[in-house]
Amino acid sequence: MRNLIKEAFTDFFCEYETPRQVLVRNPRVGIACRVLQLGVLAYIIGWVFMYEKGYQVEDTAISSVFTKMKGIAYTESNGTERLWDVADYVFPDQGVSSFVVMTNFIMTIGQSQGKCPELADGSNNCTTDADCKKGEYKRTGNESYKTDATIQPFEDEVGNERGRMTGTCFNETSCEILSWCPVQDDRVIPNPPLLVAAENFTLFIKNSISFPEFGVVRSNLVESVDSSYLKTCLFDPAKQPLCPIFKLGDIVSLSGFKFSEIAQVGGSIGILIEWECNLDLRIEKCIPKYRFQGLYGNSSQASVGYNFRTAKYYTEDRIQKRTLMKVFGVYIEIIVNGKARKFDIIPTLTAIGSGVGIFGVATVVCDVVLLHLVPRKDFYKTLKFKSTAEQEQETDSMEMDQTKEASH
Ligand SMILES: Nc1ncnc2c1ncn2[C@@H]1O[C@H](COP(=O)(O)OP(=O)(O)OP(=O)(O)O)[C@@H](O)[C@H]1O
Repeated sequence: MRNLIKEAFTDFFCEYETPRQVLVRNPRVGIACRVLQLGVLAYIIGWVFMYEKGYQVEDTAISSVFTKMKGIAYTESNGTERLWDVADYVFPDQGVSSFVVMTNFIMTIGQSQGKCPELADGSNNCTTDADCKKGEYKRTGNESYKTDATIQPFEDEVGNERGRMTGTCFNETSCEILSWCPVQDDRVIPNPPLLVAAENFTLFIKNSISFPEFGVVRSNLVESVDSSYLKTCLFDPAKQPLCPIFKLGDIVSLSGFKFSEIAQVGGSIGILIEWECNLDLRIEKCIPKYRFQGLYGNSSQASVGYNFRTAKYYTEDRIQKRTLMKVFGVYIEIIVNGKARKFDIIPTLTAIGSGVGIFGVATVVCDVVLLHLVPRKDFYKTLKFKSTAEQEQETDSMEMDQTKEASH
């Protein structure tokens, strides 16, 4: 028993097994094998390490965006001159990452609560009072819907309805409604757009990103963007790609729209700020790239452009009044996409390990060619494999030879 343990112990520590290699001198198999190995090597170095950066770990950015518009527009309508500044044409005005720059509008001044006829636009026709059912409202003027008695008609606006019918047909033309009067007439959208000067408005974007895993914080006001540069620069994809001040006209044209068209009916544009940072390089090389994308606005769509209504309220002679605006504008959405990569030993070792594993594929393929496809496959098989049956026969014959020698 002791001897057995000693023997096993000695075998374990003093012996080493290694697979026997067969050196095959066959040009066809040799070339096929080297080409395969080179292919695998190219995949590991080119794809896994260089393209996919398999030696780095990745982190996604957390970001914040602030915006500020600047620019002045002048309008003259019905003999009234007016100057528009940023507080008038940006909605909302807090400098957030999605906002609207008004480029055109339909203004209805001095509305107050009262009774007045619906817009005689052909969809609200009536000939008798019976056509105007009291307490109902029209969605588009063609179909009538019952209102819930508990809901105030003005708070429950859907579609084009402007008020609650009083039951009177006004001058045999359109139903009388209880509404904000006079009702807004939005049948004609001003063309050319009223704020055509918006093309020269400028947008300042301040974007901060953070990669928490690497403890890195960056801003789009990179090292080369100082306060004097900010006062004069204007974004240009070729000449000034890092300037964070953009002309609205450039944003529209870079996103593939025509300013005169989008300004009249409105539209939507995405500004993409892309950060692709390799933190193994100098931090100054971690810079943003700006891209512009039209989000919709195809004129073949059923609903063209972008608009919304907003009102400013005031009191005149103790009567609450409002100025209603139907605003057409460029809806800007700023989207940030940030990724950073940095060297890490664990993905490096994993990539090397999997590379070595894939290297074995070349040997498997070459073995298949050598043992099954080449003309002398049987010869190579006898070289590569030593069968047990043969061994037993050989051992038997050796033993017989030894017995013969001993008897002589
Ligand atoms: N939309 C914009 N178009 C052009 N320049 C801008 C715009 N917004 C900001 N700037 C300029 O960028 C710089 C930094 O703006 P920031 O808002 O931080 O400072 P500010 O002094 O509060 O700006 P402001 O000039 O609005 O008072 C300033 O020189 C400012 O004039």
